[in-house]
Amino acid sequence: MDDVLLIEGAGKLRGRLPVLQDVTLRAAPGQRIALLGHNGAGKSTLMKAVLGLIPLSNGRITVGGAAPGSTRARAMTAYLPEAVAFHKALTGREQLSLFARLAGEGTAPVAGLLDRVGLAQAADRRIGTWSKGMRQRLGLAQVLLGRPALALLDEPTSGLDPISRHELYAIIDEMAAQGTAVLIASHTLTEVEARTDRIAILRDGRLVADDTLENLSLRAGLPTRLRVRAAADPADAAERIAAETGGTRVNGASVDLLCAPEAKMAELRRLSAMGEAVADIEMHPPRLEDLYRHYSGEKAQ
Ligand SMILES: Nc1ncnc2c1ncn2[C@@H]1O[C@H](COP(=O)(O)OP(=O)(O)OP(=O)(O)O)[C@@H](O)[C@H]1O
Repeated sequence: MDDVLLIEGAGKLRGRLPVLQDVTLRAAPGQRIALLGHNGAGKSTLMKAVLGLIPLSNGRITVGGAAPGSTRARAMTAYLPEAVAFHKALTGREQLSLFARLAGEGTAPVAGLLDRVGLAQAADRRIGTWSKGMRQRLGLAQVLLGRPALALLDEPTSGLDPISRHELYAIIDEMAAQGTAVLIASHTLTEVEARTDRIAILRDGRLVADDTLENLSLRAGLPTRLRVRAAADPADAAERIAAETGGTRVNGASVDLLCAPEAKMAELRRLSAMGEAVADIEMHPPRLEDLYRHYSGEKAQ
């Protein structure tokens, strides 16, 4: 299928400082892509370039084949900024109705959208009285207006409680299922780990990773941690396991082992050959946080 978003060799200079360098990234309909990177890595700059708010110094971006900022591209793109600002004096319903009319949608979908983002009860109160999370939800309702082909979400869950975060990702999943390509800039790795199809990592303006979590994991070759719980009997079981495997004793009765992906099965066979001295084995594959550190070059805390 044709890509909704095509970024090719994008570069941006701020004065003499390159804040984006040779960034190439594609998004197909229905794909959810996490855009990760340290503060100042260039995530917002890239989003602004896709919106046509800032020009690139090099390279090219198209949205559905159209230039960023063009009427066609704007009609296809929705944006949720990190800090959403609305008219405080308007009610939620009035504000969303205004956006709907501006988008040429008419106000028919407004009530349904307010309900969808959990704002039906608050809809007729002034936005000035709303919490940050409620304003964030209204921002999401605005994104849903007009079923965009591309949605750019900048830190969409900042300020949301855990239940609201979960609901927000459920809405993102629905959007993607209906064919919207979604680019999510985030610092919350545990969330995007489970809820996106691809992970793109920017480091100092360069794209240092862009793949599925599985492929990034394979390529990084980071170790899986095996936590081996020793049986209570014999009393020296943990000691024997540690001696046999070269692992580290933890919590008295357990042993931690780090093994490379290619050594994992051999290690499991060796442990099972130790018979009843081994009571249980937990496997902890590398998480996005480990991969993020690997690719972004950041040190462990
Ligand atoms: N208006 C501006 N004028 C000059 N430099 C800017 C401007 N906006 C951003 N920059 C610089 O561009 C670089 C990238 O910033 P950007 O906001 O894109 O990073 P980010 O990855 O979104 O960071 P964060 O996670 O903190 O939001 C930074 O070095 C920043 O200082």
